[in-house]
Amino acid sequence: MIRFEQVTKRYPDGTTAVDGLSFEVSEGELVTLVGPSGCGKTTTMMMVNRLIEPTSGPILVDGEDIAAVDPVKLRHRIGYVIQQVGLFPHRTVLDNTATVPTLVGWKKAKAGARAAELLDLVGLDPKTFGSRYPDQLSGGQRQRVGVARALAADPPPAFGRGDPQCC
Ligand SMILES: Nc1ncnc2c1ncn2[C@@H]1O[C@H](COP(=O)(O)OP(=O)(O)OP(=O)(O)O)[C@@H](O)[C@H]1O
Repeated sequence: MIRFEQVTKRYPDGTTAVDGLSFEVSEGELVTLVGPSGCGKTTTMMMVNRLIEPTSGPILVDGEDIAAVDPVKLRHRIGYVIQQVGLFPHRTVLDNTATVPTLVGWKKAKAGARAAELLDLVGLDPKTFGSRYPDQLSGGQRQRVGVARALAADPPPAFGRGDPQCC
């Protein structure tokens, strides 16, 4: 049995990913966690085997508060499949998106402006997300950065070769 009691997770930058979540899953029960991108599903799952620690609220597995259980022993009992992505982990979201245009010779400012446009297009406000690193995003948000980066590889004619302000 897995039980969340008013569990909250706040990341160091102040983002509240999970806010007072309570639920219970019985042994043998099959449960799907559904919700929009960035609503806290992965954070919730990662807290179950202590890959992420909650800010408050106990999580019980078979009646035992997992805060008191050795993480390695806990992970022998609970499996977790990680979402994979191909972003550069040491570069910000904006830099990840601007990488391709920069590589083909765009001026940094122009590449950054285009990257910001594309982030906006995929629903990630560049002011909020541009300076974050991939490990500060949800899986779906990382996928969207991947889409923005892919779009950046094929600049529209207005920004392409022949544009005097381009390179
Ligand atoms: N390390 C972090 N620092 C700051 N904010 C973070 C961090 N990790 C995740 N977040 C934010 O916490 C929120 C919840 O993220 P989470 O990964 O749990 O969402 P999700 O529901 O799994 O999303 P998706 O369906 O897109 O994978 C998002 O707004 C995300 O940007």
